Amino acid sequence: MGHKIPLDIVSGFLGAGKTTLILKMLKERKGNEKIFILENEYGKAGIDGSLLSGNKAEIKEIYSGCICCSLKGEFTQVLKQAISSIKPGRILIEPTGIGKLSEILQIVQQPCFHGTIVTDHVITVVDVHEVHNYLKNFGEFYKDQIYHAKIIVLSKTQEFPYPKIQEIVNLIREHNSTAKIVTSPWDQLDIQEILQEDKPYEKLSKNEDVISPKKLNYTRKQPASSRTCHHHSGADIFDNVSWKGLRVFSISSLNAVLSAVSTGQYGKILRAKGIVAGKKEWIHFEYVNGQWKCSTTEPLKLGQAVFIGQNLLSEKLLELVEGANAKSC
Ligand SMILES: Nc1nc2c(ncn2[C@@H]2O[C@H](COP(=O)(O)OP(=O)(O)OP(=O)(O)O)[C@@H](O)[C@H]2O)c(=O)[nH]1
Repeated sequence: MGHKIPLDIVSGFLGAGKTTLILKMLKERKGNEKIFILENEYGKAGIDGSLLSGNKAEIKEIYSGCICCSLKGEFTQVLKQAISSIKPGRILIEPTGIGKLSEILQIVQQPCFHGTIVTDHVITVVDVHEVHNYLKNFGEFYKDQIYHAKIIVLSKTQEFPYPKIQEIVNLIREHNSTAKIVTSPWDQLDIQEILQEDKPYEKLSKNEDVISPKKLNYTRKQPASSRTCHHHSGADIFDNVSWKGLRVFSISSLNAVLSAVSTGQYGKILRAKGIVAGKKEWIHFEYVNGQWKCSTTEPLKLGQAVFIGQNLLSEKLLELVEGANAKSC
């Protein structure tokens, strides 16, 4: 690789598990190279940046709809600046879930980066529970993310029956016949096993989870949407509502908010996440398609949350999060 900086991309749809995988990569990495992480968040809350901080990495967040044409300039500038001022040993990009992987690849492979960056791992995280749903409803983004990946890591396979995983692998193979597909639960896997690309068609030792594309007779067709950029971004299709405030939540008041959100009366909310003040400790919540979990976390100066979906009723949603008597900024 000479003196070029290796660059990894961890893409994947909303709530797939990108940040979780990046945290694993940071924790289990060997060596002490300086890492620069570029986070592209949809919505104004920098939740992922907060979660990733404290891992000896420099983090920069770009808030936007997605890394699309309009953002190309800002993204390029941020990368150039990081290369010259931080001089990282490795760069890691987490695009927004509603971005196209092809667009990120176009940006990092521009001639201006030929001398400084080399693309290393191109990963897409795929939530096994949502493959059918997202292929059907958000195919334009979803297929692009799958098609351009070199490594596809299935997430949330822990309680998923093996035949169903196999079915999902076959479905993915229709859109990418060559990527390595990792199906073992992450907690049982060493990160090096996930990142190792040298033998893409070999069965992983712990699971029969890589299918040889030769056995399947698929032609690898490039999705029409990925050939050119149509200036059509996820931001046109999805809405987001961001909240910042000082409301103090109890676990039950937070559950009440998320439960109300899951009914659909505030719009179709696919993803929400936040770090909010709790009665004793701060609470971090993660909501993906009607399911959520909460844990305690480090305090922030201000609570923040973001809701992503379609046809969101912003004002009603903000009222719900603020609560009747809560103060917020
Ligand atoms: N059980 C299980 N949960 C997972 C796994 N991976 C991620 N999660 C959970 O899924 C939720 C979303 O994970 P994130 O890592 O924040 O997903 P993301 O892709 O970064 O999401 P965005 O912020 O929408 O881009 C969190 O609650 C994670 O703990 C997995 O392999 N198994």
